[in-house]
Amino acid sequence: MNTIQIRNITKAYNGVTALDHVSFSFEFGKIYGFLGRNGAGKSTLINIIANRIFADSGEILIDDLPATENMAIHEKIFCMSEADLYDTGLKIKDHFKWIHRFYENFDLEKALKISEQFHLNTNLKFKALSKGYQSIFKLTVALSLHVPYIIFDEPVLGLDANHRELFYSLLLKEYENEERTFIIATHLIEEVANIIEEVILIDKGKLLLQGNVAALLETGYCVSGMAKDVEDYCSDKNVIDSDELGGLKIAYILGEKSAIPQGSNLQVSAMNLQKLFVKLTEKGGI
Ligand SMILES: Nc1ncnc2c1ncn2[C@@H]1O[C@H](COP(=O)(O)OP(=O)(O)OP(=O)(O)O)[C@@H](O)[C@H]1O
Repeated sequence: MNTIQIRNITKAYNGVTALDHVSFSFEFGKIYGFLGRNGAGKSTLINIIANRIFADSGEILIDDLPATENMAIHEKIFCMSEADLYDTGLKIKDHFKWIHRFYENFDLEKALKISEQFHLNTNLKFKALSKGYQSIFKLTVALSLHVPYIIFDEPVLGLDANHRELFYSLLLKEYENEERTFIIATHLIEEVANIIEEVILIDKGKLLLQGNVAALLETGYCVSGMAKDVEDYCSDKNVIDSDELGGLKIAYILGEKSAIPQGSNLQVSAMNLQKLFVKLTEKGGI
């Protein structure tokens, strides 16, 4: 089976449980949002998948083979993480050359093209790059690798809005051109909502939810308009949250859409993924 299977993984640091019997799969050929609040356990799990740290118990299978101490398996997976694993004194163009030498699946031409698109100066040393450009360098490497599983841990850390947009569009282009699995661990839920197909949500070291984004969005909807009209409409609804500005209000409602009263100016729109997850992590379930 072409999957990353996470089986009953548990990990504690000095008695503090970071992952508690977590089991689920990342299937091949999908874009995943790997979501969870600060300290939920995302990076810990990514580091276990990438063989950087070991689980206390449980196992990871990549395409049915155990991931630990199996170098061949790790040619199938690349993990762009926050951890700075690069020689900071080396120029970016030399980093690319080294990576090209070690990973036969690294597309040097593509890396140089993506660098140009981001205006990344490849003559600079890693340490001379701003925080945003260090992220850009790392995501350029990830986007230029032809491996089946690519994991991004906070890929847009420090990137401005234009560069974040560019990253998302490049990722979608890569995905269209070549079937792969992209896993994006991020806090910017609304930004990735239109990109991801599947969601894995972990909370306090446990799997809280796994599901298809379209199906999740179908679990509710938003209604907006004049505050009084929205409140009247919502009187018998399961409202998980609302925002108000001036006399206008938007309510986030769980459940099937019911008809909007005739003649009202209420607007109906799709459920907001972020609101849904905030509620989920507050309550531990819908
Ligand atoms: N090296 C470490 N030593 C001790 N505790 C750690 C270590 N790394 C992580 N933890 C703890 O494990 C838990 C999970 O942390 P982790 O970094 O995996 O979460 P995360 O979901 O990636 O968080 P964030 O979104 O804030 O990056 C937290 O309680 C964290 O404090």
